[in-house]
Amino acid sequence: MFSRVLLRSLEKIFKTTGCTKRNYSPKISFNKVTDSTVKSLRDLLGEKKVFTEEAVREQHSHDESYHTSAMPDVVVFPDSVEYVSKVVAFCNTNRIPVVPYGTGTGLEGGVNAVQGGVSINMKNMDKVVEVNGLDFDVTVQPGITREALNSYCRDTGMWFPIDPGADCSVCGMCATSASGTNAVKYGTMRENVLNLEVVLPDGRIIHTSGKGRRAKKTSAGFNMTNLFVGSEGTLGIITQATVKMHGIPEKTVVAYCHFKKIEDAVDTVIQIVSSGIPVAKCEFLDDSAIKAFNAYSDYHMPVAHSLFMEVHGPEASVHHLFNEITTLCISNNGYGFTGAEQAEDRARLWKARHEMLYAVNALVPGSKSFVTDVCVPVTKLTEIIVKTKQWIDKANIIGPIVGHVGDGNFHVFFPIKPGDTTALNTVLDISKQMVLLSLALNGTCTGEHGIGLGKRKYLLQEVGEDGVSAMQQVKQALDPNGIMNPGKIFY
Ligand SMILES: Cc1cc2c(cc1C)N(C[C@H](O)[C@H](O)[C@H](O)COP(=O)(O)OP(=O)(O)OC[C@H]1O[C@@H](n3cnc4c(N)ncnc43)[C@H](O)[C@@H]1O)c1[nH]c(=O)[nH]c(=O)c1N2
Ligand SMILES: CC(C)CC(=O)C(=O)O
Ligand SMILES: [Mn+2]
Repeated sequence: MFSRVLLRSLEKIFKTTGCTKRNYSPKISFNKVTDSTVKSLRDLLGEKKVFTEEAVREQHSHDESYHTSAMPDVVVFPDSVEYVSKVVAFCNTNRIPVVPYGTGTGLEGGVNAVQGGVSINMKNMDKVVEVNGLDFDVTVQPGITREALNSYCRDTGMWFPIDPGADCSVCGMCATSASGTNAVKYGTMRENVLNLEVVLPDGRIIHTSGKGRRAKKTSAGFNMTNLFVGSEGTLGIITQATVKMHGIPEKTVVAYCHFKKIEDAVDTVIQIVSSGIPVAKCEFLDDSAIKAFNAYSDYHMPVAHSLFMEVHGPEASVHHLFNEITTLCISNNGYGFTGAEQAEDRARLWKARHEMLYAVNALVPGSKSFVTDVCVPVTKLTEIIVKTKQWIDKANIIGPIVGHVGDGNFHVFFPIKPGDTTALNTVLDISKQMVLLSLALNGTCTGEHGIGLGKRKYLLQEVGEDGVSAMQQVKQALDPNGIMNPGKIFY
């Protein structure tokens, strides 16, 4: 039920934005990008930073997801926050959509320019601004990739552990609240960002924790940093991030193990996590995923449900943790327990894991995978994974299951050939059932890929009408003209 006050404020928003209670989307009409717009952008940025060529616009029309491409009218490559600010302020005055672009590896259509407009590619802003080794933090420009950051910092003994498989931009990761295989120990972007520089839709430049601040904790006002983490380019452009770094572990060991029954594999994870064993990575691959993994990366593992795990720490504690994990796997009927300490063996295994998208696509030549991304409290994992496997089997469709199960997060990869609407409809139906079950188990419709285009229909169910309307009020307050990445998160 709406409170009277909230209802009044909602009515006010609906009136000023043209939304209805059921459709929160402001009915905004944008201005077209004309030759004169392009000339103004060239006057602001210089000739060589503004592109209207079809090939460039096409490259910025999509990410790695299944969503339909949508080209921006123009793509710009600023090299300073001042330029970003000028472009955004210009677009705001002229009611032109702005779509931030990191490296385009997102999985929910975040960079697709569904209303056209200006795509702002951050790749020319890719410097490390400041390294504070003793404090374990760094400040970077938006376009630096996570691998480039880690190469830069290797000699300092620090690393940035958040590792979505792709080599994406650090501020793209902020924008989607990315995570990946190390989140079970190190957290997601939400726990690892200390400060952000953001260009607001009217061109103002703010620092979410205050300029230059990098304290590990603060109680100073609203958590503006985490308002922008996960905002998917809808509230402003992140032009700098100060992130936490971590010490490179003294010792790292990986282990994998196989199971005949899914329940045994997932129950093992629940026991590992609930007994407080600090695993750094805890990944599940079902039998179908292992088949793709073996074929693509030249492994010869038994085609069985498997856990890939990694532990970090001082030598003695790593061996102790390794023994505890072995015992739990074996007590749950795990077999073929194998450990590896050599850096190249570990790197090969995780590279192959990160390439699962391409491994699954290779199972069906010419296909592109539709991927799902739900996350539940870890104790609910067995129920949802077992059910998901049943739905996939019943539909008689290829759908390898892979997950960051230590966090309760997992994906299904459905390779679909272009134009196969029957398969797409089946997959959409399974994806919907997964989301509904995840929500029923107190989980979320997206653990790490974001709402983008594909999950908009589920946001209302996840956070409720009041929750969405509060988000919409924040959006309205910061971006009253709705120029920032229109059509994303909200309808
Ligand atoms: C093979 C593979 C494997 C994975 C993944 C992808 C691929 C291809 N991902 C997804 C992806 O890597 C992740 O979403 C990244 O955070 C996207 O970063 P990009 O720089 O590519 O952002 P991209 O350019 O795709 O943009 C993503 C969104 O952020 C916005 N944005 C980008 N830069 C911005 C900025 N500076 N300011 C404001 N908004 C900005 C965009 O507008 C868009 O809405 C993933 N993810 C994950 O969490 N866990 C995983 O395990 C994986 N695994
Ligand atoms: C679902 C995938 C395409 C990407 C991902 O998140 C993963 O491999 O963990
Ligand atoms: Mn993932």
